[in-house]
Amino acid sequence: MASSQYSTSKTSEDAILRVENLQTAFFTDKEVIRACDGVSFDIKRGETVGIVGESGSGKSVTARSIMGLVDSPGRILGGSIKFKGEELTSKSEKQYRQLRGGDIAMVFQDPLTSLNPVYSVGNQIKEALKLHQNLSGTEATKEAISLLEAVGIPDASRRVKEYPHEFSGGMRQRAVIAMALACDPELLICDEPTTALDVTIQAQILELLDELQEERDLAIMFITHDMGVIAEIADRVNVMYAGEIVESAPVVELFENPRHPYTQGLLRSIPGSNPDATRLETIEGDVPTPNEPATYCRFAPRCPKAFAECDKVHPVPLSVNEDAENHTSACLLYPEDVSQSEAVEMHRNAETESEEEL
Ligand SMILES: Nc1ncnc2c1ncn2[C@@H]1O[C@H](COP(=O)(O)OP(=O)(O)OP(=O)(O)O)[C@@H](O)[C@H]1O
Ligand code: NI
Repeated sequence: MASSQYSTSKTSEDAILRVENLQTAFFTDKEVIRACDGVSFDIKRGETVGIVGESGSGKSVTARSIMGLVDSPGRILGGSIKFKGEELTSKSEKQYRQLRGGDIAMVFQDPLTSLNPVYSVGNQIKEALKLHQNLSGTEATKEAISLLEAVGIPDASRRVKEYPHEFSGGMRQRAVIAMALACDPELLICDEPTTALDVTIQAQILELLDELQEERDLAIMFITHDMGVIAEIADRVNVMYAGEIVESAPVVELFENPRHPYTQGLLRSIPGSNPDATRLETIEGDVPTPNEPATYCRFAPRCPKAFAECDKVHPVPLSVNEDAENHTSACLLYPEDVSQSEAVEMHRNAETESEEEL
């Protein structure tokens, strides 16, 4: 069967980051946790790629794998991470340090993890400017002030001398973004940067990221469990479940026509998405911890559409139909334009082919 027209080996030339079949696992005393289990996606210059999924689905581990920040007992078992064509997984810690906070910068949920309480905000930005742009003295001070202004911190020339505890939560996160920009990165990885902030401040930070992206042609990877935030910020969305990307599509397409039953469930659980519902609809059950390579669909136990084969065949990301260039779903119901048994066969074959490659 010609399954190639549905296959998903993406070949976009302009990808700044390309993650292929990433496998990251934690070897604890009790069990092996396959936190990232065959994750593949691209990010292009100037593009915001959202990664969404429930707690424990592997979003942060994906980000930390890219940043070279997977600590023991974790390890990257396989796959490839290429940044501007260069393989990252084989880099030494020293090379990684150069990259982090240089070409790739990261913003975390809690700004205090990135800010040192004993140094003024300005000094921390200046340190980054010295390391990555070779600026010092009054030149660096001027640039630090202009970065604080760029991220919308009022009265920047005064605040540059203040300490992190003198900033509000929203202002702190802006300062962290200014610090990230001091490295003049090409890729910014944001892991739930607005989760701890109230809704108004959150909206302002999202807007700020949008502006900065436009000005600097930044590629952004944005992690959140909030579908509303994804709708605001992402150009393209990858939905993660139990260590795998189960659906990937441009944002409008994902919201208008979600195909994977998990994505459909996530969208139904947005407050206000279903005005007739008297209570918040959520998907029942929890994300399972992936301990073994999947030989079946990990979502099947919670899936309202599961059928017998879902327990026997591992679905891989395939185009949802022949015309869908940019929309994949790892679900045996797809491609939707072939018979169900053909679709199951395509997933079975794709899985065997990828095993042969290994
Ligand atoms: N240091 C670690 N040691 C052991 N297991 C870990 C470690 N870090 C992450 N994990 C496991 O890896 C899996 C994925 O975790 P991850 O933090 O990527 O989830 P997430 O999608 O970012 O969730 P959240 O929305 O809660 O941040 C989880 O089962 C988690 O328990
Ligand atoms: Ni996380």
